[in-house]
Amino acid sequence: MIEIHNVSKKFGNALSLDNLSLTFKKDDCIALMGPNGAGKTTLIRLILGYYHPNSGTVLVNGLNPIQERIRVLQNISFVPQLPPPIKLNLDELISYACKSTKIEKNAILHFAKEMEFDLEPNLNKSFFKLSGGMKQKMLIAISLARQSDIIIYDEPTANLDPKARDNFHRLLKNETRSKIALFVTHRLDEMKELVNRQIYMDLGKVLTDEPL
Ligand SMILES: Nc1ncnc2c1ncn2[C@@H]1O[C@H](COP(=O)(O)OP(=O)(O)OP(=O)(O)O)[C@@H](O)[C@H]1O
Repeated sequence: MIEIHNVSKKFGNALSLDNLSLTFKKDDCIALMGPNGAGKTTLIRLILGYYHPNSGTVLVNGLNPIQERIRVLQNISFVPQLPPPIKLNLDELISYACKSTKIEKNAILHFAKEMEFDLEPNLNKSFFKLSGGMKQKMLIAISLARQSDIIIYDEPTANLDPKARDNFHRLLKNETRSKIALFVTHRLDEMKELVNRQIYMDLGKVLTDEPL
């Protein structure tokens, strides 16, 4: 469970989250929406323990994500809006992911195949030299292989072509059962089949929070 109670977050004098409260429970599959600057990424970063709230509390499975960062992140598969500038080649990246998160290489290969990402010819290629869509497919494959209780994807299909988006939605339909899945998206039409809750934020507040 993710519990956000009366959380405010300021950068300088600008309020990015304004006394926001939300609870996410197992089987919640959420489309988190809102205009640029609404506070969606700030909310995610508080859940991941990147930021201290100015007031209020954030708990992930009862743990404070700042004080218990390692334990909290063990349960979260996160794919960011912009892929990080990883210098490793894909073979090294897979080995690193397997060692650091105790997942099987075969699980990553399986999900890469499901995303129709042909890993074999790219194993010696640096991650940062992949196309935007290939990077996203690779990060999605690793994140699904981890089988975490919580999946958080920030605009996961932004760089995917229509076929890859279909694959993503088909895969995620199976992979979000009995989990918390939070998707930041500007494309609710695409996500409608997948999500069961829609939250709309603006100016650091929740404007609507509805089942779908
Ligand atoms: N590290 C930071 N330093 C200063 N201001 C920040 C920082 N991170 C976010 N902000 C500000 O907080 C507000 C909310 O930003 P945030 O990135 O959370 O919005 P968002 O809803 O994710 O937007 P987008 O859809 O464009 O990704 C914005 O006004 C932004 O400028």
